[in-house]
Amino acid sequence: MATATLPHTHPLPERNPGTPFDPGALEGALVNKSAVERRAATLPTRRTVKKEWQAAWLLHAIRTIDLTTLSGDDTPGTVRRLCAKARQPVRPELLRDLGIPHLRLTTGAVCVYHEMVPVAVEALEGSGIPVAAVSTGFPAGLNPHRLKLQEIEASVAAGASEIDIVISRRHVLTGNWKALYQEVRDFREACGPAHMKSILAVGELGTLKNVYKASMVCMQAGSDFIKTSTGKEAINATLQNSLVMVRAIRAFYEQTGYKVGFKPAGGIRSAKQALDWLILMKEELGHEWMQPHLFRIGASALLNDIERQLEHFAYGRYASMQYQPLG
Ligand SMILES: O=C[C@H](O)COP(=O)(O)O
Repeated sequence: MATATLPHTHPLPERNPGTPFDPGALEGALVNKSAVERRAATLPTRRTVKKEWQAAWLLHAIRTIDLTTLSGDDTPGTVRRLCAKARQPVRPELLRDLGIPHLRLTTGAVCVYHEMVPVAVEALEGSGIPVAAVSTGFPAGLNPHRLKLQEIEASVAAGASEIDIVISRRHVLTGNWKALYQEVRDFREACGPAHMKSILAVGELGTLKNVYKASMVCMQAGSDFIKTSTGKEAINATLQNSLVMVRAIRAFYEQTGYKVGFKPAGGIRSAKQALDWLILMKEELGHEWMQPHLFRIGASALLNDIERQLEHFAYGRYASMQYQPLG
């Protein structure tokens, strides 16, 4: 049985510095809703992930999770427990029974509100797991701009190395793309060395065309990642809105040579969904975009189901199948 680790074979790409505001890049935005719907509907039926590879894909999915708690009743205790889970997302006995006792596995990051950043930083010390802070008046993004910048700076000073900002939806809904660019540009400057994930809150943007344009503007303004949702909107990550965003990522890469990451978030709770999004990334953007430096799943409850599915591989109906590393 294979005992190899899941390799990280790609050198980290240069960080997206952003570009000047280019409204011309938005004009050609052709989003054919029914074509998007058709394509998204085919993804869950794909046979790309053969049964014998599924355990490897699920273990890989764990590496891409931004393990999240964003609740009003978060306490240092719940955050410490979450961080312990991020350090050891799968029980050692289960890894042993999968035949990979020495696999070094952690989640991609831990994602919390600002007040919990110091607790998470301390709990994750020495693990190499980054702390991501949601910021800029998450989730509605309606705080004064000046306070949003201060909030980012405070989270970076407290040790967050990733900042998940929310955009002002009104700039999208009123077609004020220049204002959106300037807002996100300011956020990027406030982030400094911390990587910035721009949350579009796609469920509140009205149309898929707006989703595409907002994605482009956020990338022009220097986003390291674009992220679908806060998890608090009525509609969060779907394969349709994700498809539009990853196509924008591809177009931005073709135009500028910069690789921007993608983070679906909100309502992703099953191992099957995690596989659907990994397939989306592989088919639309290729292997590198499945790696944690370019792909994260924001989720509070996904890990439990992945662990349950891994148990099937160790003890249940798939137990005879061999684990193979996802290279
Ligand atoms: O950014 C992450 C989301 O808030 C997580 O949403 P979820 O609780 O539906 O998994």
